[in-house]
Amino acid sequence: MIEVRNLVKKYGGHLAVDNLNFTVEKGQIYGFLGPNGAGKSTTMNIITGYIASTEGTVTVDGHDILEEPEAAKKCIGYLPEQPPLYFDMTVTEYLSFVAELKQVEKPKRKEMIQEVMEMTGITDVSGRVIKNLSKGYRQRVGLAQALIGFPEILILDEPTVGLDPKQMIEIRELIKSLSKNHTVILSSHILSEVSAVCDYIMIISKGKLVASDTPENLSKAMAGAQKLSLLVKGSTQEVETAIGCIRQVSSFCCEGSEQEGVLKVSLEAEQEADVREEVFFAMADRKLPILEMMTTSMSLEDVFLELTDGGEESEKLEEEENHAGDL
Ligand SMILES: Nc1ncnc2c1ncn2[C@@H]1O[C@H](COP(=O)(O)OP(=O)(O)OP(=O)(O)O)[C@@H](O)[C@H]1O
Repeated sequence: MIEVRNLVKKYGGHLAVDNLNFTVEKGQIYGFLGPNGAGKSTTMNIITGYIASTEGTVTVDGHDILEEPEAAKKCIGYLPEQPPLYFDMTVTEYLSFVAELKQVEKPKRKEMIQEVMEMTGITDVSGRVIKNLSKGYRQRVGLAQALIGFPEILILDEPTVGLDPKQMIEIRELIKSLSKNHTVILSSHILSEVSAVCDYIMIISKGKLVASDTPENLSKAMAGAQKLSLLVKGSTQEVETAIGCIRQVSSFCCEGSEQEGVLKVSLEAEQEADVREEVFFAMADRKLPILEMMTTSMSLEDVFLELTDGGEESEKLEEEENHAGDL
C-alpha cells in the first residue's frame, strides 16, 4: 500500500528524518511511536504530500507522491496534528466544503457526509458551529473530514492528544472500528496507546527507525533480552577481561560501589541467552568472588526508553503513561 524508501528530510542543517525505510500493508493499523521531535509528523507530512522530502521516495498504491500527487493523495485521508477546521462553519457546512475540495461527485455528497457523520458519531452535532464543540468532538470532525471520499488509507497524527480520558478511549475505539475497512497509520508518543490500538509498531527516535514489529513480538523479543546486575570483588581490569570472554554478552559496564574493592557490574545478554552460569565460571576461574547476582527482564516500556535514549522525552512519556493508567 505504502512504500517508503531511503527517506531523508533536512530542515536547514537539522536532520529530522534519517534514511527511513518501511512498507505498509493493507488492512492493518500501524503506529509510529516516538518521543516529541522524533520525526513522526515530518514523516507523515511527506507521505501525505504536504511537504517534500530532501531525499528518497514515497509511493502510495503504486503512485509516487511527487510524480503523481493527485492519484497518490486520493488514496489518503489525513488528520494532521492540528485538525484543519473552519471554526465559524457548522459541521455539515464544513464537511460539504471538504467533499467539494476532494471532488466527491455532487449527487453522492449528501449521503457520504451522513455516513461519515454516523461513523464518527457526530450526527447529533451536525448543525452546531465548530468553535462551540468540545475538543473531543472537534477531533471527531477532523476524523470525519479525513474519511470523506472513503480513502483506503487513513493517516492520523497524534489523534488523541489533548483529549480527556473518556474521549481518548472513544477515539481509540473509533480508530479500531475504522481499521475494518481502512489501512491506518497513527502517531503517538504514548506507548500504551500504540500497543492497545496497533497491529504493528514502528519506533522512531531522532528520525531513525529503531524497531518495528507487532507489539507481541516486540515484548517477546525484549523480554528475552536478559539483564544481569552483579556485585563482584576485584579490579575493573580483571572483571572486564572475565566478561570479555563470554560470547553472548552484548554490552556491559563496571563502576565502583559503596564497598571498597567491589564493583557494580551491569550486563546485557543477547536475545534469550541465559549467561548466568558462564558469568559464574568466568569469575570463579579468575578467583573473582560474586557477592550478588540479579536478573531483570525488559518490559516493552524499558525497550522504548532504551531505544529512544530515555532522557527528557521519556519523562514526558512516563507522565502521560501514569495519567493514562489513572483511568
Ligand atoms: N518546519 C520546520 N523547520 C525546522 N525544524 C523543524 C520543522 N518541523 C519540524 N522540525 C524539527 O524536526 C524534528 C522532527 O519534528 P517532528 O514534528 O516531525 O517530530 P514529531 O516526532 O512529530 O514530534 P511531536 O510529537 O512533538 O510533533 C524536530 O527536531 C523539530 O524541531
